[in-house]
Amino acid sequence: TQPLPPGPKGWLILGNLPQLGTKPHQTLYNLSKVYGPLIYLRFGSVNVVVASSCNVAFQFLKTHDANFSNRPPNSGAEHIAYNYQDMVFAPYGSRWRAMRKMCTIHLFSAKALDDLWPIRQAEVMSMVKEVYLQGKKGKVVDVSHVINVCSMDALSKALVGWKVCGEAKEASEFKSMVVELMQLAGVFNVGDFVKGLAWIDPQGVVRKMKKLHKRFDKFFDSLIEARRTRNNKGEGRDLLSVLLNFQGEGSDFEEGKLTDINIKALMLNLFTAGTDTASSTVEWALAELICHPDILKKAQEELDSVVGRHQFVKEQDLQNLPLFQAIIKEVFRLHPATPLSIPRVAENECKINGYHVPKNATLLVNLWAISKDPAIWKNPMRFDPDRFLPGGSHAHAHVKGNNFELIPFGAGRRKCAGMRLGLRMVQIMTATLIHGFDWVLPDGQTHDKLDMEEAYGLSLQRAVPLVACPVPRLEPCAYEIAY
Ligand code: HEM
Repeated sequence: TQPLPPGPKGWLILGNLPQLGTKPHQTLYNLSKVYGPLIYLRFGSVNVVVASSCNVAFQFLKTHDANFSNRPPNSGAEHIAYNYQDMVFAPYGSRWRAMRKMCTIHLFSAKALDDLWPIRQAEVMSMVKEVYLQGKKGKVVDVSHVINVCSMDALSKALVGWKVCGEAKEASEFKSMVVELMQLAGVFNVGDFVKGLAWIDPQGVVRKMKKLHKRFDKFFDSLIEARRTRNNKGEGRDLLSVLLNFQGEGSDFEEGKLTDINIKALMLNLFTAGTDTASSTVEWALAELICHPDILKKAQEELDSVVGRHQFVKEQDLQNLPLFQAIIKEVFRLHPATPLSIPRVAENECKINGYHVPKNATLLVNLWAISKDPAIWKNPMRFDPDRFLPGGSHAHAHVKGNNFELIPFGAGRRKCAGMRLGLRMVQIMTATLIHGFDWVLPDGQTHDKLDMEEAYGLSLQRAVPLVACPVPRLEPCAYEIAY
C-alpha cells in the first residue's frame, strides 16, 4: 500500500487543529512550502488532505472529480443550512442537480443574466448616487457598505422580486448576519472532528449557529409569506416565485417534493454565497488600485477611451477593456473570495501523486496558495496585472475553472454555481467606482500605508474596512441620473 502524503505531526486528540492559527489559509500555505503541494493532516479523528498546487488540484478536481463531488458532514450544514436541505451541502444527486438546474435557468444562464441586466444597472446607478451625494457633502464613504448594499439589492431583486434591504439599517443588519455566517462557516469546529467533544461545543460555535439560523429562518419565512399573500399575477419572474409555482404545480424532484425548507435553504445559499464574496472582491479591487495609483490611472484612461467621460460604463463595454479585465484577474489571484474553497470529501480511497488518500478524507483546496505558487507565478505577492496582458506570463489564463493555476471559483462538478453572475457583479461595480470617481484616503493617509491585512472566514474580508473620499471625475451630465 502507498504511504499517506507528508505532513506535520499533530497533537494526541486534536491532531493538527491547534496548529491552524487565525489564518488557516496562510498557515497551510506555509506548510506546503515545507511538505509539498499535497499534505496530510489529521483533525481529531478525521483525515484531511490539502491541495496547494495547480497540478494536485487538477488531479482532485478534474481526474478524480467524481470521487470528490460531495461535501463532508459539518455542523454548519446541519445547524444553519437546514440539515443539508440546501444546494451547497446537498449530497451529489438528483435534488442537488434539480436545484442547480433551476438556478442556472432562472439566474445564471447567459439569457437570464442578460434579462437581469437592467436590475443590476439600476442598483449600480443607485450606488453611484449614494457615493456622489456623500462625496458632495465631503463625507468619507464606507466603501464596504455601499458595495454590499448594491450587490445585496441587485441579487435580492432577482431572487425575490424586490429589495429586502431597502433601509440602511436593514442592510447593515443583514450584512452582519452574512458576515457572521461566513465567519462561523470558516471555523474548524472541534466538535465536527472530535465526536466526544461535540456536546461541550468548546468554541461555542454550534450555539451561535443555532441562534443565527433562527434569525435567517424568520427572515425567509417572512419573504415566503409576503410572496404568497401578494397577488402574483403578471409577476413571477423572480426565482422565489418560480420555485413556489413549481411547488404549487405539484412538481417533484426525483427524490421527493420541493419543500418550503428546500426553498428557504436555497435562498439562504444564494443570499449568502452571492453577496459577501462579490462585495469583498470589489473592496479588495478598489483597495489594490488605491495602493497602485499608476495602475488605477491607466485603467481610468482605458475606460475614458472606450466609454468616454459623458456616461457611465455598461456591462457590454467590459469585453473591450483588456487592462481592466487583467486587473480583475489579478485581484482574484491575490484575494480569492473563499481562500480554502468549500471542502469536499473522498467517497472512496484513491491514489494521488503516488500517495494514499483514505476513504472519507476531507479535501481542502487552498485556492489562496495555488494562485501564489512561486513555481508558477513570478513575484507572487506583487500586484501586477500585466502578467495577464498579451506578452505577459499568463496572457491566456482566465478564472473560470479550466486554468488550475487560478481557480477562485473552484472547478469540476461542484464549481461555484453563481460564477457568471459573480463575475459580472464584481466587474461592473469595480469599473463603475473607478470610472466615476477618484478616491482619496482620509486623514492624510498615504496609499503606501493602506492596511491590507486579511480577516479569515469562509470568505476573505479586509481586516480594516476600506473608507475613502470620492471625487467625481466624469462630465457633470453623467451624474445627472444621480441628482
Ligand atoms: C466573487 C464571487 C464568487 C466567488 C469567488 C465564489 C467562489 C465559490 C467557490 C470557490 C465555491 C466552491 C466550489 C467548489 O467546491 O469547487 C463556490 C460554490 C458556490 N457558490 Fe460561489 N462564488 C462567488 C459568487 C457566487 C454567487 C454570486 C452565487 C449565487 C448567487 C454563488 C453561489 C454558489 C453556490 C450555490 C455554490 C455551491 C455549488 C455546489 O455545491 O454545487 N457564488 N463559490
